[in-house]
Amino acid sequence: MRLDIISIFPEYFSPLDVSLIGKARRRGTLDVRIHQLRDWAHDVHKTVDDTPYGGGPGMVMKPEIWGAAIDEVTEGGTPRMIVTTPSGRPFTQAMAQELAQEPWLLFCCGRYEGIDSRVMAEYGKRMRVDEVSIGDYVLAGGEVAVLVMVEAIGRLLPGVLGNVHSAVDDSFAPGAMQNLLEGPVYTKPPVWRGREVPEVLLSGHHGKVARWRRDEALRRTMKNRPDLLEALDAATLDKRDREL
Ligand SMILES: Nc1cc(-c2ccc3ccn(Cc4ccccc4)c3c2)n[nH]1
Repeated sequence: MRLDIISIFPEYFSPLDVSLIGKARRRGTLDVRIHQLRDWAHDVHKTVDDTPYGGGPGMVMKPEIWGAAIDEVTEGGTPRMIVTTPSGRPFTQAMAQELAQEPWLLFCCGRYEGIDSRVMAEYGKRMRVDEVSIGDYVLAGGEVAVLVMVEAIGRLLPGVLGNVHSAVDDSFAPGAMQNLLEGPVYTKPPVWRGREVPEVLLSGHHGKVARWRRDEALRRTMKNRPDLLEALDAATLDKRDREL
């Protein structure tokens, strides 16, 4: 997979040199290219923003600069374009799974009050353009949202996660635990500051362990995300019980 990221703060993406994503880049699984938007601004101040038409606070990112950058970065191809924004479609595990199938993604990181809307309209003519939100809170720009998306997508790519089961068993991945939150996890020592590991986990009885984990996931989901359970009806829960 090729990932292009355009931003006025390319240094935000140095975390993509470490851990799983960094290894995938060095292995060639991921081809990540970071671009400084100001390289396409040719005035002496490298201006990328201007005042909003219609008035209002803040500044808006100029369409010409974005147009020059996107034209050059996408020369000869048509990636899927993602623009992060507070007013976008919610980013979900399902969207991460879908995006992980794409051969080429272009992430555009806005700043200020956002990117002139004509940019998304212009490129929507020749490529798929998605405006995506990573949650109902307001960031100062798109970079952190892109980091979140790249990590969620990157870990789904073949060979990126050491233990392939890690992604398959995700809370939001299809299967018996879908739409349930992760339950508690434990490792050695068996007793830590007088606190023991739940006995069932030491039993070696895989069926009992699976059921215990499902029950704990249900308990945590009921406590922290009852909304996820509305999507699960009794029939589905019974069916999953039989799968355990
Ligand atoms: N989930 C999510 C995404 C963002 C986000 C993404 C890109 C940008 C570019 C500029 N801003 C600042 C901004 C503040 C208010 C209104 C509009 C834009 C951004 C915020 N915030 N929260």
